[in-house]
Amino acid sequence: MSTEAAVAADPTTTNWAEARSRVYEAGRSAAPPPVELPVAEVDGQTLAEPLTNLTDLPAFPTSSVDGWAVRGTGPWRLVGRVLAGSTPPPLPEEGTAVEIATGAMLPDGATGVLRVEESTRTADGLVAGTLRSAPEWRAAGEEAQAGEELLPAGTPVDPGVIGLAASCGYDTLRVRRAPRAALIIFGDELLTVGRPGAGRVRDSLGPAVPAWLRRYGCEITSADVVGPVADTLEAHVEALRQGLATADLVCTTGGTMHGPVDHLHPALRELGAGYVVNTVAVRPGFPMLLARVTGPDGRVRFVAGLPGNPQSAIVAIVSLVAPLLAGLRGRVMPELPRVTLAEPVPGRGDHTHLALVRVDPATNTATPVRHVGSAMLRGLAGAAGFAVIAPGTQGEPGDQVPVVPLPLLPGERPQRGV
Ligand SMILES: Nc1nc2c(c(=O)[nH]1)N[C@H]1C(S)=C(S)[C@@H](COP(=O)(O)OP(=O)(O)OC[C@H]3O[C@@H](n4cnc5c(N)ncnc54)[C@H](O)[C@@H]3O)O[C@H]1N2
Ligand code: MOO
Repeated sequence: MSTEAAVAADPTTTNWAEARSRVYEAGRSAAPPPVELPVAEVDGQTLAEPLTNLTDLPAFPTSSVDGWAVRGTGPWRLVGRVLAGSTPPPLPEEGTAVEIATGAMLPDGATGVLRVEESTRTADGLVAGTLRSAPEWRAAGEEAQAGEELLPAGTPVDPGVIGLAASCGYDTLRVRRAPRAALIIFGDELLTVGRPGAGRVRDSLGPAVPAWLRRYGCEITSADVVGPVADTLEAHVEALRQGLATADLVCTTGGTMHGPVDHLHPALRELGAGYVVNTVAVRPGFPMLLARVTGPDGRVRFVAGLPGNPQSAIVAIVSLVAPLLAGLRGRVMPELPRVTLAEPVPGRGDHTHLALVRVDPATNTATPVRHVGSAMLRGLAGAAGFAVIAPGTQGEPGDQVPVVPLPLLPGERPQRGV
């Protein structure tokens, strides 16, 4: 890796809101180029360009019922049948009709469609009945006109978007692909199996962080998770170098402080990394950082240093990693919904306090949860997100405050009333 900028010796702590927007901009300016993928393979990616309608939709006038396409007034003489999937000949003259299926193209000259169940046949085989006043066919371009922009660039692709793109006739879409992530666990004291005890704690971040990263749209497999890495500078540098070789984002856990075996900062210096943010005025999670490394190919990669205390690591994910990924994926900065506090939440002086809360969806009220020490995960496992208590303030019942939601899926964490 080439040296981009010297790692500052004296970290300058960044305000939490400023840190979010700075990492988002860093991600946006380093967003990898779009790729073109088959339309069935883009779920979860992001549109790199607007979804523009390729033809009128529907592309031709289409019967919306099974029945008879008729010309003029009845009764009508049958001259054929039109099934979906073909181009019919025109209806030749007044008083003629063709049998037509739902979805079939309306023949030129048709002035109406009569539902089969609202028709009768006369003794001499003519079709009779009364047309409804509302048309029983869909006009070409009724849903969208050719060239119309249906969705803007930056739209997250979900199954609804995939279906719409396919119906427009797209075979492939240009998307911003999911960033590739890697995770490096620092800390010799960590156990990766079995029960904690005798001075050793279980590594809770190795299993949990990749799952959170996937929720934010990263690609990360078990092979991308490395550690615990030995507490030496050489081992740290080597692990980071390997991660950066393939990943757009390498997350590390632990070692963000300056203790005797905290090697993250010296390792970043050795790799020629430049800080985007180095410590954030937020509690918990203060020592979090984001650094940028430019590879020999000119491509920018990021290192997110998540503090070792497990809840603090998740605070760093929601504070730095989530906005960075939104930028890298060409999406808008995630907006923070607002909730009403049901109980007081203390401030943390000149730091932003991210306070774990559960949220009652019926009333949109947030209640702080218990067991929220930075080394604990019990509170987090029952919370919907973090209420944001601004520096120099404290939360009072009734206050409206922003909340940083955890990326939970529908049905997860059913929120009990407060
Ligand atoms: N002198 C000071 N010491 C500390 C300060 C400070 O301001 N001055 N800040 C504290 C804060 S805040 C945090 S957060 C931690 C951050 O420390 P590190 O990022 O250097 O993390 P470690 O020291 O490696 O570990 C801290 C703690 O977390 C446990 N840990 C680490 N990794 C994992 C994991 N994967 N799974 C579960 N638990 C993990 C580790 O055993 C330690 O108990 O520094 C404070 N110190
Ligand atoms: O902020 Mo530390 O992250 O208090 O545990």
